[in-house]
Amino acid sequence: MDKYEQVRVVGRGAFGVCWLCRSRNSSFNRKVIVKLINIHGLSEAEENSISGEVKLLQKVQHPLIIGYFDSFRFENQLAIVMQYAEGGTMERMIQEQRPEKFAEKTVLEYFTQILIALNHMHSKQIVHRDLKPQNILMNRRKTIVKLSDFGISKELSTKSAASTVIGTPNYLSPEICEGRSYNQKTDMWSLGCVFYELLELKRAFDGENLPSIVMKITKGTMNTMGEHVSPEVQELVHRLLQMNEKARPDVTDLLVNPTILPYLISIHCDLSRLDAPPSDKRKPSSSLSSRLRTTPNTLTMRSLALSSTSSQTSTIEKSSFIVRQNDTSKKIIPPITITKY
Ligand SMILES: Nc1ncnc2c1ncn2[C@@H]1O[C@H](COP(=O)(O)OP(=O)(O)OP(=O)(O)O)[C@@H](O)[C@H]1O
Repeated sequence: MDKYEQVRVVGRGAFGVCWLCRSRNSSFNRKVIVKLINIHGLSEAEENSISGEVKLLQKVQHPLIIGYFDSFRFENQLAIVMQYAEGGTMERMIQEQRPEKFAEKTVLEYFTQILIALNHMHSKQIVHRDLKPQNILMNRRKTIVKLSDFGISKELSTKSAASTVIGTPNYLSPEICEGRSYNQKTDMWSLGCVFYELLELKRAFDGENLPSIVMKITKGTMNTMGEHVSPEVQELVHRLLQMNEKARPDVTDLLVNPTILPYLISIHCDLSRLDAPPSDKRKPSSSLSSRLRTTPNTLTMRSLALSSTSSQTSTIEKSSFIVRQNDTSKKIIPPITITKY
């Protein structure tokens, strides 16, 4: 822990406490989050398994996924060092937005960003297993999402001393409630719950206590959606929240959906600028800057260049569907490729 100066506690979860720290080694005293997890009672094999998850995440570099830098033992605790998301959680952003709903296009921009991040991980056969607004972090301006906790919280929930602590059940899928195994389609259910919550600012499945919430999930009794949500978007939510996981779309099905595709292309264009030569990076295109001027709440990826901490790739992985952008403005933007995996 000598490498980090502890500044303040930013939050507590079921398994530990998150400290905002300054890295003493970096020339900029870079701010990072150090999550300290009590590993009391864990066998060496279990501890190695959790460290293994973190090592796997250290290899993932994506602008929409929290970067993991290091992990080590510190006084009976496992310390996980990760990127600091200054905007806090999506859960808090939703609370602060109430009672005025987000514009549908704002929700679709957030939703598509989450899809792109999930696509990156699912294409590497990594499932999140605990997708919920608390695990979706935001940049300072709340324009960019950063998914965190891939695999880690579930790894902990089965192995750590805190395994009796039950996290929020509202995003659990029917198959998990029924004790069946987890797969990528289970993330899609949780994604449907997050989508609903962004649109309605309340949870899709709610109740007074754990059994009543589980009952609603297993019966598929979700809260209704208001008329402010367009029929196309309502249909997408219903497709994600299908009881039969096989009938749910996967990430690649959604990325080529006509409602989502324009958002995918726009976000991809913004991501592409990260790979542009330095002189171009400093000069946002007029369309982007005018969007920023006229609609301050419009989400763009422009500030990625400022917020990303490492060289990031903008490739939206792989393909059997290949979507090419017909761009007449002579900008060189790599084709978006999406794999059906
Ligand atoms: N990378 C980060 N950047 C900024 N704040 C963070 C970061 N990671 C966690 N936090 C803050 O710390 C809080 C606790 O995070 P933690 O991951 O320990 O638990 P959780 O995800 O809220 O719940 P659970 O323990 O069920 O996974 C979060 O709610 C968030 O406010």
